[in-house]
Amino acid sequence: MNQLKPAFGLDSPLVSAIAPRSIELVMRARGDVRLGVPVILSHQGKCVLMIAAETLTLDRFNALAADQQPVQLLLTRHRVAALDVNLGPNDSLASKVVAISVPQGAGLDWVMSMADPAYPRATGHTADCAQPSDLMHDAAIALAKSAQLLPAALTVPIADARSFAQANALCMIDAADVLAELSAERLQAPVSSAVLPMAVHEAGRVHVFRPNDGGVEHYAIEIGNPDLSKPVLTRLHSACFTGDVMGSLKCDCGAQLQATCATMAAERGGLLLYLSQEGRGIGMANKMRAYALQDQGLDTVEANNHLGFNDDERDFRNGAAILKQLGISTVRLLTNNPAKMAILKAQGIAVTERVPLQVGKTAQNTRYLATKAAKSGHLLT
Ligand SMILES: Nc1nc2c(ncn2[C@@H]2O[C@H](COP(=O)(O)OP(=O)(O)OP(=O)(O)O)[C@@H](O)[C@H]2O)c(=O)[nH]1
Ligand SMILES: [Zn+2]
Repeated sequence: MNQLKPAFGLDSPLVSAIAPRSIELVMRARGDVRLGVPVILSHQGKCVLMIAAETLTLDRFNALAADQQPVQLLLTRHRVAALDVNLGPNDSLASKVVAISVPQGAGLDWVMSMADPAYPRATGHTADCAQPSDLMHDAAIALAKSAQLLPAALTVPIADARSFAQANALCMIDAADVLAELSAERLQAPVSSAVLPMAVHEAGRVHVFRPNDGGVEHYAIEIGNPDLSKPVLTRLHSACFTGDVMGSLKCDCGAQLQATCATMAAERGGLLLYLSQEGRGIGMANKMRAYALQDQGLDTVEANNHLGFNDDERDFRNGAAILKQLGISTVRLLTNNPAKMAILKAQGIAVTERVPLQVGKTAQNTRYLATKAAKSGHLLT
């Protein structure tokens, strides 16, 4: 007769293996932030409830504002500079994240006008810097960015945080863990691989890599038959839906992608890493926000900053990790961007040569290419 085994209990030795690890907890919190579900951040005994600004609903905003606790709006220094507001004596110019007291009587429209340049500026309220920024503020903004939302969030202090989290099924997470995990190098697990004959070359193979943050997969595409015993002609190409797929004339990405494939085919082989870092890492929605600002006269760097982002939010360590997974340690890199070479080298990949990729100039991207050269260090030859 079959003996029924007891169900898992808290004393089971398997529990520690089953419980989510630090990275998994952070990514679960990121999922909630993206959905607009509040998350509780803790640090050294203090706790705040945080919601990304762009996900705020009126009922959640009203609930926060009705509470007697001070509500703070977190913005990046870049966004504050774009708003051109004086935040008073508490503003420590050194902090990258700024905590602003939400003025009494200010509504959701005020919050959104501070967070998102697409909203008309709400007048009638003076914004003051609340206090020097702390780790929880940095973690809140890092989560919002990682969720590919605008880097702006509301926080409110919370007491009995653990009971509150349990009663409301909220994620509660240490701010230091958030910052450590979001800045750590991601593992890239090889998932699947298959032959892909292409127009440029009949010999080809796609390898799919999955980052250990539950994020979007990256692709490594062998074009032709690259000889791995020699420096491999390689490109780290960041996804550009508008350029790569739609043939946008606003950037050079589509032409660079095609030229890459053609050059690799002509040289009998190369490796194209197609990295899921749309919009220099800010995501498609934010890239279109940046394009809308460019329509108003800002350049590509100013537009990113105006939204609160850095010029470039990409992490090229993922490219180096994939190369290592494929056993590639020496490359000839197709790029005009010296930052890509520097990061590969820092990650232990030897770059024997930079192969320039000067293609795709159009009447519409003259300013974009000039800005990349002037402000982002891109080479013109
Ligand atoms: N935020 C933002 N992203 C843009 C804009 N135009 C293009 N992009 C993104 O910029 C990235 C360009 O990627 P790459 O061509 O690989 O990189 P690069 O830094 O130009 O370097 P090389 O092409 O190697 O010289 C892609 O992720 C595009 O989606 C823009 O105006 N704003
Ligand atoms: Zn592009």
